[in-house]
Amino acid sequence: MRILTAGESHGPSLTAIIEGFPAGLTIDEAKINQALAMRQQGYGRGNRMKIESDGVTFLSGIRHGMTLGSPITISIPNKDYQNWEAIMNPAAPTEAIKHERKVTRPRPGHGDLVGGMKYQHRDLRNVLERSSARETTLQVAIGALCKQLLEAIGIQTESKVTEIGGLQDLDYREELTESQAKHLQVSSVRMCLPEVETAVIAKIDEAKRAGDTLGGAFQVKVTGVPAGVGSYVQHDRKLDGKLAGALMSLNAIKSVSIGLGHQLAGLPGSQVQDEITWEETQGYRRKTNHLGGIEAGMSNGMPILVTGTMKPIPTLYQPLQSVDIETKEVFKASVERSDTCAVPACSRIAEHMIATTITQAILEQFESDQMPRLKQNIADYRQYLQDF
Ligand SMILES: Cc1cc2nc3c(=O)[nH]c(=O)nc-3n(C[C@H](O)[C@H](O)[C@H](O)COP(=O)(O)O)c2cc1C
Ligand SMILES: C=C(O[C@@H]1CC(C(=O)O)=C[C@@H](OP(=O)(O)O)[C@H]1O)C(=O)O
Repeated sequence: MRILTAGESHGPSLTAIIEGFPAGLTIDEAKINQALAMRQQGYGRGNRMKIESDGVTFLSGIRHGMTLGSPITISIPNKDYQNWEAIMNPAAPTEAIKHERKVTRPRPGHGDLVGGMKYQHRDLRNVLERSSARETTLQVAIGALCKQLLEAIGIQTESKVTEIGGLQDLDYREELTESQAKHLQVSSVRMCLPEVETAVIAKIDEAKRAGDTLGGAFQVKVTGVPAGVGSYVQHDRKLDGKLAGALMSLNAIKSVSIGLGHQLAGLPGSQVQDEITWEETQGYRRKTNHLGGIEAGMSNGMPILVTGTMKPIPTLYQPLQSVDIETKEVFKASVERSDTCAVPACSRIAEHMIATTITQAILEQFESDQMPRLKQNIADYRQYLQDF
């Protein structure tokens, strides 16, 4: 399965093409839109999320709600485009934007300066529009499609925020507000403890008051992946490498780990390796799951546990020093709007990117043109593992 995404943050729309998705899966579009609505949630997000209300339009590859096996095109409009049309209209003559002030002041922690150098852009808007995390909307839409395929073959994904701005050991999952839930006709359940929520909100408010931002960490869990997905025989077939690569490509992610991750550095081997058991009903299992369900680049049948760390949002209301690329004058960057904390959104995006990566690995390994064959092959393989 190959994927391409396109679209500028304040351009007319976002587009993705997914090629190699099996035929014969009935798609629940409402579920995809629900995932998109959840990505927009999370305390600490800025005013952009009040403008957008993301929803997919399928332009190809799906007919009467069923995948055809042909390339799937997803389109998501940027509602904010109407406020940016003068600056972002792809068809407008250059005179129309000539009088707009160019972005010449690169923001620390963003791709503005290096992207400008690399592509020879002296208007850094040409960089920031595409390097923005707006693109992750598409990652969630693609992942939500993949999650429906995974569910059909007995694989589930979930995610939770584990840390925000130094508050550790959280089990924090924000859900839809009641009105959004009503709109989408789903139930609204708050899954975190009220005291955890209060502490998180207080921490984010404190950072916002100080003109600062927060990062954090999250964990993605995948259950039901049969043993043997991925391979040890070639570096680029290792499942842990693929998962880490996918998550590291997500904006603001600065570390990815599997299982106990960094904690493993301080533990003796006797407390780390997961001992092997066998039972007639369950087949092979591990007594523990310190290694997060992956050994030698292959799933081992245990839940796959991937943790990611998000850096604090780089744009600060408390200005940071930078240099104007036209005048070379030192200045302190000013901000119009930005998120204070986007860790809950990031956690959901990560879950969807992991779902996409697992789907790709499954489709590489099993017959994948059509759902009935894929389902049968996975079922046969699960039986084979049971009998091994
Ligand atoms: C969901 C999400 C929302 C984000 N929102 C903002 C934001 O409002 N302001 C900002 O400066 N950076 C934001 N970022 C982070 C930047 O996109 C990112 O740090 C930047 O593109 C540089 O990429 P890097 O951090 O991977 O090096 C966000 C990231 C994510 C995942
Ligand atoms: C648009 C989204 O996030 C944006 C990601 C982002 C960045 O620099 O990454 C900066 C902000 O954009 P804006 O300047 O338009 O407010 C966020 O709102 C989104 O998540 O859909």
